[in-house]
Amino acid sequence: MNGGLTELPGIGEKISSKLISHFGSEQKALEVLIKRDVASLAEVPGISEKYAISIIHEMISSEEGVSPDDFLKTNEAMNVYERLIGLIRSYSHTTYSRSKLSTYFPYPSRNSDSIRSIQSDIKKYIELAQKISRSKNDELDTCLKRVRNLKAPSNVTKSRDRVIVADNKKDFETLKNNDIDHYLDISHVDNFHELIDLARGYSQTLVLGNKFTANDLPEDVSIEFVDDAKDIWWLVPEVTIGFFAANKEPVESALEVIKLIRSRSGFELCTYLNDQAMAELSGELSMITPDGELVLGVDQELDRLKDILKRFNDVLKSVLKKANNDLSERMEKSTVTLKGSQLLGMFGEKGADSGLKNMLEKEVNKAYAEVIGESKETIKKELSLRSFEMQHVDLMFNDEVVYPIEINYRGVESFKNAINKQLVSRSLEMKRSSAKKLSKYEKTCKDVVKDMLEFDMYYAIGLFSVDYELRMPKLTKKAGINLQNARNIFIGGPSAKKVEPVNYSVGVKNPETKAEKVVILSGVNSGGKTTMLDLIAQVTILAHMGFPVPAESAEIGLVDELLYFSKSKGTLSAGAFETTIKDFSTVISKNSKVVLVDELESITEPGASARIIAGILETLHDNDNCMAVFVSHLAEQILKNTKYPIRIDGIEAKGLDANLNLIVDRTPRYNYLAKSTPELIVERLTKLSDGEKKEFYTRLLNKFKQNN
Ligand SMILES: Nc1ncnc2c1ncn2[C@@H]1O[C@H](COP(=O)(O)OP(=O)(O)OP(=O)(O)O)[C@@H](O)[C@H]1O
Repeated sequence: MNGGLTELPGIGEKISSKLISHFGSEQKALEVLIKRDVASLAEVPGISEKYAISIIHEMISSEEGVSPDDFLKTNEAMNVYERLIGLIRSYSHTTYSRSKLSTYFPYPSRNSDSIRSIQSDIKKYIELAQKISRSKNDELDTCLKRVRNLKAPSNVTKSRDRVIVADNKKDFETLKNNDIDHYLDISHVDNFHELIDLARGYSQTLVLGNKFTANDLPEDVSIEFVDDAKDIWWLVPEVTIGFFAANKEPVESALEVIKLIRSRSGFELCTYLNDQAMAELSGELSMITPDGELVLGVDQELDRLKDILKRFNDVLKSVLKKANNDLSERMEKSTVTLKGSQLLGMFGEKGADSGLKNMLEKEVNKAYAEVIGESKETIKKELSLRSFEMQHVDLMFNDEVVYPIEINYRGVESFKNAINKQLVSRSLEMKRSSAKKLSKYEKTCKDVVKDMLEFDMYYAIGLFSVDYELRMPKLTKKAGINLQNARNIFIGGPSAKKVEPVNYSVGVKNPETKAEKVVILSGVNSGGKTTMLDLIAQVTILAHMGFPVPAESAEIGLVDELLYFSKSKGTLSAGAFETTIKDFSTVISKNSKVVLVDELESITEPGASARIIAGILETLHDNDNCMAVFVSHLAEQILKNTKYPIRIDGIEAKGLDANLNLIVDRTPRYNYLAKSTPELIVERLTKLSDGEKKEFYTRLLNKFKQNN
């Protein structure tokens, strides 16, 4: 696919601009389409899942020249396909898989290569699903459910502590184009004073370029110069970490799935990621929080600095309270003993006040200094401060005695700033180290998630296949089927032991038949004729999708079309009858086909129906590569209207049980016209009655026998 979006089928200007604005670029939108990622497409506002599926179908149609209705020629055929896909989709754990499964549909025989290639893709997943033991609420299911397409971080918290300044326009533009301003302030400065003014507003300033490196820096700013090109993880590690933080859950879950699958089955999954790399990536991911911060415990120094800022106000408050109490307690307890000379000194030349005041001041100062000293020690201990950090603590307390003790808030501010500066620089250092390790896994993570989503799709097919005991059919070139121990998927649910397995063969030679390809299936009411048609439709559709089928063994001839006509409800009006006959005209095409028709007779009166059915059967018989099963109660009348060797098979009731329920053998008997239910009921009434009644029932029963 070389062209742009609008060159794709079904994508006009309007949809194209919607896709570009949603995915961020035309290239990204194209990637979604190439991946056939219906789920992502359906997230675009205004595009429903159904519409997304049809867009992908159109793409497949232009690439491979096929679309679902090439094969599924009637509503009923489409209906069976949709029910099957619905069932398979229910085994998905992810929206991606659920939606993408709808891009699989049956291919006509000319695409037999695609069918066979899908078969071989699927086989190993069926084996895997068979091998893997799963319990209810399995960890594997839980993890798979958490894998989803990776997203750009949405609610990034912009750091107000750091700024990146470019000393030239080019670098500034590069920063802007990389959306660095989502994470940090960015700026462009022309002169040194401007830079210093700006730097004073931040804990850390990074300057791109060497225009100002020769200038002397004032002490109150922290500036780092970078004069050569640096990777994004170094400049703004938040960008790299942000991506992993936003996608922590899907990536960690994908890794967990790989681990579980590898340990339970040895299945080769994401072979480009070995156990060691996986452990390193898991380890690095476990060190970041979903908001892009480093978790506690990664670095003791970082934790210490964070803890100081978190607990400082409370510690200071309690220290101050204690200091005031201590000071007042000490003063309460203190007694001043004056010597006589001191007492007399009060009356000396220097005056009374100064001597006593000096002495008292000395006493109070001593107590104050002790209390403040203890307070500082407590702060140091409580917050694990380093000695050099104590210079700021010293500034928080006045040297002059004031009671109650007062805090110097400028000292507090300078303490907090100093700690914050250390925190910013330490955190940057640690984030760079984490971002460096993570950045080398960015592509791997994208691949792992993409592959796990794809895995979920194949795995869903595998699980479906195991639950319904499906097997890969043998594909042949001529229309026809041969089913052994086949079970209709729509009755009884997964592994339904209630469903009686059936054998049936049309168009394929076996000891009992001559490979007749056009047959009438007769049988008792509720014998299972419709169920048989549904089963043939299921098997035909699944086989043409390259999927396994519900039969212990199956041989299926690839054809171009499936035409399935379900039973019409009652006699049709003249108009509806005309439409139905027109619908049937599709059988005349020379394409190879499977045609399934359920009780067409109810569209009009029996005589006319038998003639019409006979005509249709003859047309189908004339097509060399066509197989047809017509369910009908009018087998005899139909045969009277044609000379063609149409085979009649029958689903036979072996009898009635005590409650008048049919005992049915669900496998059709070849070349056998099955008795109808009314006959069986009359037979039973005959057996159970006597006298005049028995005579009456016998007369009715004989009427059936005469017709035979
Ligand atoms: N192989 C089977 N195993 C178990 N149940 C079956 C099987 N085949 C059919 N049934 C059940 O028998 C019932 C009747 O089946 P179905 O409708 O296919 O009969 P029918 O011959 O088409 O009847 P009618 O002539 O009235 O249309 C359904 O409930 C179906 O689920």
